Amino acid sequence: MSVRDELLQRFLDAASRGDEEALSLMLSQSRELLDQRGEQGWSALMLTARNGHYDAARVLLSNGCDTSVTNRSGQTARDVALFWGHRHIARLLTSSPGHHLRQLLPSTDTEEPDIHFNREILDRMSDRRSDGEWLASRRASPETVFLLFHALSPLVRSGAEREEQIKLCKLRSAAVQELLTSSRTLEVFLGVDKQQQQQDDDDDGMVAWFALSTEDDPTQLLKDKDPSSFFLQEAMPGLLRLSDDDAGVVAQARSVLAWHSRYRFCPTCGGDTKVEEAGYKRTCLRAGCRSLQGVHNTCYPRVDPVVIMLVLHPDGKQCMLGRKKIFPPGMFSCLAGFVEPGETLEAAVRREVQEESGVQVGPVQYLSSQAWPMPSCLMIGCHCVAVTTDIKVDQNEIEEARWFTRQQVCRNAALHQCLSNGCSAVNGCRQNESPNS
Ligand SMILES: NC(=O)C1=CN([C@@H]2O[C@H](COP(=O)(O)OP(=O)(O)OC[C@H]3O[C@@H](n4cnc5c(N)ncnc54)[C@H](OP(=O)(O)O)[C@@H]3O)[C@@H](O)[C@H]2O)C=CC1
Ligand SMILES: [Mg+2]
Ligand SMILES: [Mg+2]
Ligand SMILES: [Mg+2]
Ligand SMILES: [Zn+2]
Repeated sequence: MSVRDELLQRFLDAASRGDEEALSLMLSQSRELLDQRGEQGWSALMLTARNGHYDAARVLLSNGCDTSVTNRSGQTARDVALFWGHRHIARLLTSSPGHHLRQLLPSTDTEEPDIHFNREILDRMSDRRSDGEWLASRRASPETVFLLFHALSPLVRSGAEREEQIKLCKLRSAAVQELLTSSRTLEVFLGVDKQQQQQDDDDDGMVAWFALSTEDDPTQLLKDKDPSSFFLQEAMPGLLRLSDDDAGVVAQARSVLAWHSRYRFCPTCGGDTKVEEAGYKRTCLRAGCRSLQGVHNTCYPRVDPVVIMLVLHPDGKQCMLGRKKIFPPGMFSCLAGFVEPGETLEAAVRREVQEESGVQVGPVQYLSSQAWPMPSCLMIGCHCVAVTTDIKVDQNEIEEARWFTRQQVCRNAALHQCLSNGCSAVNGCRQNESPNS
């Protein structure tokens, strides 16, 4: 018997007697033993299934062994387990492909991350959206904050602390009187300052925030207002230069305004619409329109769910990142894609990874989400584990995708940090800091 055959025989014997320790040790030295079959055509998994060794079967599964391998009679390990009455092992092997890889997923016991666009400094107070009298009193209050937008770009000025940082211009009632009465202005009530609300729960003392979107000539507007202010040109990476507090408010305002700019007419009949609920509803003006009866989501601001996923290699030591053609040179990110109608988040993750990289995904786990107001996406962050590892990219969507080790990812993150500290090119810097990088 060759040394190789002898090794395999020892491995299969260990599986037959359910010796987990020996199986783990031998696999750490020679991984290719995992799915090999002996002279009788039986794999180690089949032998654990035959003899009812549940824990030993788990050891093999956690090492990524293939549950679809069959013996000479065409039986899988699951068939063997069922035949010999080991239903608990059959159940273990019934799980979806790669189910055993679940243990590679990180613990979900983590805090909600305080990431860009996610901070909520306002209480949206949706119950006040149809209270005309209260809204009028807030509009007139000298404390009220108005944010001005033109073509979805907020009015900002350079931040005092860091050159690349910008701040939202917070205008007061006196400065926006003309805009408030203009037919070329769209108003959205954003909410009231939460911090201030805690100190003073008197309704009249609440500091309300509104977004005003104007179609007026921006050059003329800027002349009249603070001359150091400007409308932010490019949403990306421009919006990443806002502080976390400002970014959260802009995520809300920009998404709602983007919906108004794209849904001016009734999506059901094409008729004119009127704005209601302080900017949170557009109602069709055509009598008898179907959108006026029952639940019609088209009347309310839309959100597009997008899954964004870190694909873990089944070896637990690498992850997949890809780059789109439009990314700046050297930038790689998690794969992402729109959730399609009638699809779960898990299915969307599996489909998008398969479409973009050709890799098949087993277990999927939700991590956290992020508002992404370009124009109105909800990024749904997931971890998932691949059950195949060969990458074949779809060149239409992705330029390149690769497996990266933990060290490579950490080294690049450190490099980005270093670039952003010493770099005066704001765009490059912020791209390096972006959540995509
Ligand atoms: N790493 C990433 O990729 C990140 C992505 N995002 C955001 O996530 C969003 C989705 O990611 P992306 O990779 O582009 O998505 P997909 O992988 O789903 O590919 C998007 C393309 O598919 C088509 N498409 C299919 N369904 C839709 C739909 N419902 N809405 C819009 N386009 C659709 C469009 O093609 P066509 O243009 O030919 O019509 C679009 O360009 C993007 O808007 C992006 O801003 C945010 C952060 C990181
Ligand atoms: Mg895609
Ligand atoms: Mg994509
Ligand atoms: Mg897609
Ligand atoms: Zn209609």
